[in-house]
Amino acid sequence: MILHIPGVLTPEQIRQFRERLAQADWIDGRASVGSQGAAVKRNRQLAEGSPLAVELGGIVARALTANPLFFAAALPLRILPPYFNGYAGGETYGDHIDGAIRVASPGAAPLRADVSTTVFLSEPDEYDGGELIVTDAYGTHEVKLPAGDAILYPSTTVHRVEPVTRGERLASFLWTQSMVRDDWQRTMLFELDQNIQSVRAAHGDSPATVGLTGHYHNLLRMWAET
Ligand SMILES: O=C(O)CCC(=O)C(=O)O
Ligand SMILES: [Fe+2]
Repeated sequence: MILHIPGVLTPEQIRQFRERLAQADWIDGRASVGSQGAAVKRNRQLAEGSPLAVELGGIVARALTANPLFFAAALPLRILPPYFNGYAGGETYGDHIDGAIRVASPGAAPLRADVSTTVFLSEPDEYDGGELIVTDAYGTHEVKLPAGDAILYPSTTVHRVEPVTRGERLASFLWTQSMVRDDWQRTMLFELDQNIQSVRAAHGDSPATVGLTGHYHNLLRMWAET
């Protein structure tokens, strides 16, 4: 499932992030990838574990965890510390797939990346190019969202960021280990959840609503790892 999540960060949070990121020290984005990614990655990132990345990353992770749409779609077990990246002057990240296993810090337990998320920190009219292109079973999707909005996509997909030819594209991106590792099962649970909410809004907690809610939880019981 590829899902647009509006308003993860408020305009005020975006303003503060932008002020802080304008003064940040950036490093070569190739610091956080393997050799296949490094061959196609040309961008800048905040260093992993730097005080600014930890501070702003905590705000992003808390905002996403509290977002009902993100929670229902990602079913997060653990969220890895968010990263921050910037692309300008033709910078790009070519076709790649995100590594399956990631370690948040030396010695920490390895986590599986099931769900990838980009939170846009620049407005679309501030830069040309920079579309996130995600290819899944249904085709190729081009994503460029307002600042504060997020896109969630399965970590199993091949994706890229087109060269930024004017202005600068700033974003936060992160990986989540889901309680449900399979994208199709997550998608089914998400659609069931959203439909139950519609039925509930229209008919209240009728016996049918209660029965469907039970069915959702029983599927989750069958598929979730905690
Ligand atoms: O900048 C983005 O939107 C995504 C970056 C990305 O795909 C990655 O760092 O693996
Ligand atoms: Fe990626």
